[in-house]
Order: sequence, then structure tokens, then C-alpha cells
Amino acid sequence: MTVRVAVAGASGYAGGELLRLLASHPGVEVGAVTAHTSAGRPLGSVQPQLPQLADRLLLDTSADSLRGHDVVFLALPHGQSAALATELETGTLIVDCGADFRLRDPAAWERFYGSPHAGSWPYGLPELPGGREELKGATRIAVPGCYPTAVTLALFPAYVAGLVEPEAVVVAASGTSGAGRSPAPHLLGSEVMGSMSPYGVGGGHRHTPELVQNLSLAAGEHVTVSFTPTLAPMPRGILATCSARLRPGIAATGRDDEARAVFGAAYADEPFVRLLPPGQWPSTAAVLGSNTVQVQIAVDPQARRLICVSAIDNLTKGTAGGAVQSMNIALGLPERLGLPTNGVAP
Ligand SMILES: NC(=O)C1=CN([C@@H]2O[C@H](COP(=O)(O)OP(=O)(O)OC[C@H]3O[C@@H](n4cnc5c(N)ncnc54)[C@H](OP(=O)(O)O)[C@@H]3O)[C@@H](O)[C@H]2O)C=CC1
Ligand SMILES: CC(=O)N[C@@H](CCC(=O)OP(=O)(O)O)C(=O)O
Repeated sequence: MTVRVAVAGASGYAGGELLRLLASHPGVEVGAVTAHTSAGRPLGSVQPQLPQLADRLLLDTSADSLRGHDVVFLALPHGQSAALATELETGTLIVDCGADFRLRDPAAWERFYGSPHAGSWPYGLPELPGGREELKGATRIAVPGCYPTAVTLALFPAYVAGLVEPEAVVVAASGTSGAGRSPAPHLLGSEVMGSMSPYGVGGGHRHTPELVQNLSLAAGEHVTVSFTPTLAPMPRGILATCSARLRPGIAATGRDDEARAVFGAAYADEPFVRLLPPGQWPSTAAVLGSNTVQVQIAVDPQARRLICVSAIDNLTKGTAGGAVQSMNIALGLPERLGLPTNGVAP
């Protein structure tokens, strides 16, 4: 079976990464590639890293150009997906890399995004409890935000197992590609190089409600999350350092046997999550260009907190890789098809 796919937003970072993966996916044929201001240009002029597709012409992003495909990936700014989705065939699998359909709580959406809630779609994080079942046969998929992918996979087994209290503190550093290709002044090389700085501090980042949603689902009760994102001087990668207080009765001897057993069991059969051996810590360099998530944990006996650290490539597992993994599951293809697990080093 060859699946014909279209990519909307093909001139952006997420679109480029989708096309990198799809161009070498053995079950896929790339159809329309669409853009906005770059429409009319050859793809190779904006994505020179994709020689196989260099001569493809970027079309305008419209229902007309996207119709007639088995799968449509949307890698567009927030708020652009809902209208397009209603104009496409109901049987088409639409995989939205944007935020529009991630949140289930309309009030949380309106508070953080300031527009009417479009609804919610099956959530493209297969590793979550029930995640794969939700995606099998789906025709609409909401790909998680990149920080929520990293943080949820760092922490959720601890909540499922009841190891920690329903509160988490997260500090995560992201490469600049997380902000997309638009040249905002704070993303200029001269501002970012040699410097790190937080943003969205104090519960203001729009991924906070998504983190609360995911961890509350795992815990079976409301989890509060104090989330501080940080911009790091690198093009790709997220390193998320997360912690939560151990529940009374959970040993905090400085050994992490109980937590390690929980995480080991949770991730034993996960093709893209690697719990590192004791003493080895995640690094963004090690997951560059791969769909792998590195996870490591430790117990801090003085603070009685479980520390969970993860690293992802924000454009691969954090966006396009997660999107392709979810597509594979929805279509009944082998989950790993077309997805690299090896990184690029050094
Ligand atoms: N970057 C990341 O790490 C992640 C991104 N995402 C999501 O993926 C989506 C795309 O992000 P990203 O690739 O980073 O962004 P970019 O800014 O790099 O790309 C945006 C794309 O959308 C197109 N576009 C811009 N405005 C419009 C419009 N009004 N109508 C139609 N198309 C438009 C652009 O076309 P043109 O260039 O031709 O103007 C470009 O192809 C976003 O929703 C983002 O949230 C999700 C997870 C992580
Ligand atoms: C460094 C940086 O700016 N990162 C982006 C998150 C990128 C991402 O995954 O977010 P969406 O898919 O929700 O856009 C931000 O903080 O808004």
C-alpha cells in the first residue's frame, strides 16, 4: 500500500522536517506541498536540504490544493487548521501539527490562546495510557506541542504509578527552531548566541494547560504544573528537567530502585523511548534528527523529590516524527516505519 500525502506549511521548519521523514518513508508518496508567502517558488529554494523534492512547486495553501490525498499534514500557524479541515474529505486523515485541537477544555484554550475553541482531536502521543487505541483508525490527529512531548514522557509513568504528589516543577530549554521560521527580534542570532533566557515565566506559557491535561490524565486527579521554558542558543533540541515531591510512603533513600522499576516497565516495549542506564544523562546532541526520547531519573533524598530529565529533537519526536508515528498507527502501518531512532553525532 502506498499512501499519498500532502504537506501544508511545507516552507516552514515543521513542514521541512515532515518532508525529510516522508521522502524516505517506504509507505508514502509525497503529493502536494503548499505554502503561504513562498507559494510559487520551488521547494528547493526554501528547503535546500531536501534534494529529492527540490523541483516541486509550492502551491497556495487551500482546500483545492490539498484535496485528493489519503493524508494531509498541517504545519501552519495556530488558528489556520480548523477552517481547512472542514473543507477536506471526511475520510482523509488530517494530522495537525498546530495547537488548535490539542486541548479538551474550552476554557483553558480560550484563556491561553484567546480565541474560540475549535474542538479536540485524538492526541498524537501514543506512549500515553490508551494513546495507541485512540489513534488506531483515527481520521483526525492533534500532534502535541514539543515541550508537552518532552515533559509528559519524562514524568507520566511516575503519576500512573502514584509515586509522586500531584504537582510538578518543570524547567525546559528549547532550541530556537521551536519558535518557527518567522524572524522575531528576540530570535536573531545576535540576541540568542552565547545567552540563555526564560520566557512565559509564572504560568503564562500556552503549553502549561497541555501539560496539566496530560499529567492529570496519567494521575487520575488534577496535577498542577509550574512550567518555565528557556530559549537555548542551539537550532534544535529540548532538554526538560522535571521534578515532583514523592508521596508519603515512597522510599527516598537516594537509591532510585522503585522509580527505576516503574519507568523500566513503562518503557520496556516503547520503540522510541530510551530509559538510560544509571548515571547517564539525556543530551540534546544524542537525539538530534532522531525520533528517540532519552529519559533519566533520580531520587533526591534531601528534597524528597523525584527528578526526571528528558531530551528530544523538537522537530522530530517533538513535531514531525511524532506526527508520522501517529499516522503509522492510524493507518495500521508498522509504527516505526520511516522513523529514525539513531541520532547524528557529534
Ligand atoms: N517548530 C517546532 O518545534 C514545532 C512546531 N509545531 C507547530 O507546527 C506549526 C508550524 O510551525 P513551524 O514550522 O515552526 O512554523 P514556521 O513559521 O517555520 O512555518 C509556518 C508555515 O506556515 C505557512 N504560513 C504562514 N502563515 C500562513 C497563513 N496565514 N496561511 C497559510 N499558511 C501560512 C508558512 O508559509 P510561508 O513561509 O510560505 O509564508 C510556513 O510554511 C505550528 O502550528 C507550530 O505550532 C509543533 C511542534 C513543534
Ligand atoms: C522556542 C519556542 O519559542 N518554542 C515554542 C514552542 C514550540 C511548539 O511546540 O509549540 P507549538 O506547536 O505549540 O507551536 C514556544 O515557546 O511557543
